[in-house]
Amino acid sequence: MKVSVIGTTGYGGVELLRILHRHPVFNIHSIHSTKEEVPIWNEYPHLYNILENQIEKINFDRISTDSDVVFLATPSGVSSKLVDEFSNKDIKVIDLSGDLRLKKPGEYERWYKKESANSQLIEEAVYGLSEWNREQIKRSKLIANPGCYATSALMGLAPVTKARLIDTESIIIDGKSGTSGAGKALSKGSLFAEVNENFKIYKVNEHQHTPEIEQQLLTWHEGIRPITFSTHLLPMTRGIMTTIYVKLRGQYSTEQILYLYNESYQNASFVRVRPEGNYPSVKEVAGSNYCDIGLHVDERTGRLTIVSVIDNLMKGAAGQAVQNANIMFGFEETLGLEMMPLYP
Ligand SMILES: NC(=O)C1=CN([C@@H]2O[C@H](COP(=O)(O)OP(=O)(O)OC[C@H]3O[C@@H](n4cnc5c(N)ncnc54)[C@H](OP(=O)(O)O)[C@@H]3O)[C@@H](O)[C@H]2O)C=CC1
Ligand SMILES: CC(=O)N[C@@H](CCC(=O)OP(=O)(O)O)C(=O)O
Repeated sequence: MKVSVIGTTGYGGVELLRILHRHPVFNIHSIHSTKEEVPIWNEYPHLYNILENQIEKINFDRISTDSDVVFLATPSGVSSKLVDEFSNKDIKVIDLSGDLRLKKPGEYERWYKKESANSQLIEEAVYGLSEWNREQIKRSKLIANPGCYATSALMGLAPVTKARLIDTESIIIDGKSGTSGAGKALSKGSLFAEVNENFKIYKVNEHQHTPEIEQQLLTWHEGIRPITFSTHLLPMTRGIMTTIYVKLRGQYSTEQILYLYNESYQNASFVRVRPEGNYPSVKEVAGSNYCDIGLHVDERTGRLTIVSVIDNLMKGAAGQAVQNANIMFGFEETLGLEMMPLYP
């Protein structure tokens, strides 16, 4: 089965190549960027003697005639234009950007401060939170792959939200990310001297994943009220840790909530719910598609603390995108994604 990747010179794109190179069914047919047509190892020397592919200019007709699926690892505002070009063609599209995620008119403009994609495409796009949307993903031709922070937060919140065990006004989400989450494009905030031995909060109360998280929570529980969501930049390359605080409606023990999480994720190969007293760290999922969750009920305050960790480039981007492609084509969801975390 043939695959094309647009945005190959970026971090999400090159992570797709790392996965697809070892995928048993998908073959990297063509890779694209707006840059010059050179072998991929010119851009990424670590691929020397591994991948022979040449970076090509984007040719929509050729990609859709030759390939079965195209991944768009392109910035928001760019993806929507590319999706438009593929919209009447016979090819499945998985977009890693935020362009097709927000359904409510006006939300994208408000949070991304850019012109929104065509409303018909937004309507058609299925939100690719793999574990919670498998049936819709299976029937879809167009996937809006979730944001990295949103994935981590939603995986952590889903079971207690769906079971309606939480006070709907009490959700606080505290996200921390490595710098690869910001992509490869040069920016002052990602410079070594800015990030090293530092820890910063950013986009306070205006992070673009806020409406994405709320939108999905509302599909699980219509009473959910606006969330508080903070994002921080950590001096590391990969990984997201999201710590979530919610007030419980009623008295539950850690053991009872863990039982609910284990039941909810019993068919989810990539979710590892940790036993009582054990909490995941970002390194324990690095380079893998796992989302690891630990939790504890504070019986003194009635609050539940949930810790959810992912690799932002894997479960937060390229890994989940390939998981969705597997689901769309009816393959085992884990195909090509069974790599162990890289440790230490
Ligand atoms: N990094 C992460 O952890 C995550 C990223 N995402 C999303 O995935 C997408 C890719 O992110 P990331 O890889 O980090 O970003 P990068 O900045 O690292 O890469 C972006 C890529 O897009 C390409 N590109 C830029 N402009 C255009 C254009 N006009 N036409 C075609 N291609 C273009 C660039 O290629 P070139 O300049 O060579 O043309 C580059 O390869 C973004 O939408 C991001 O928000 C989602 C979840 C997590
Ligand atoms: C560390 C860092 O800067 N992370 C990015 C992650 C968001 C992203 O990847 O963009 P989408 O909206 O397309 O999902 C950020 O906080 O904006």
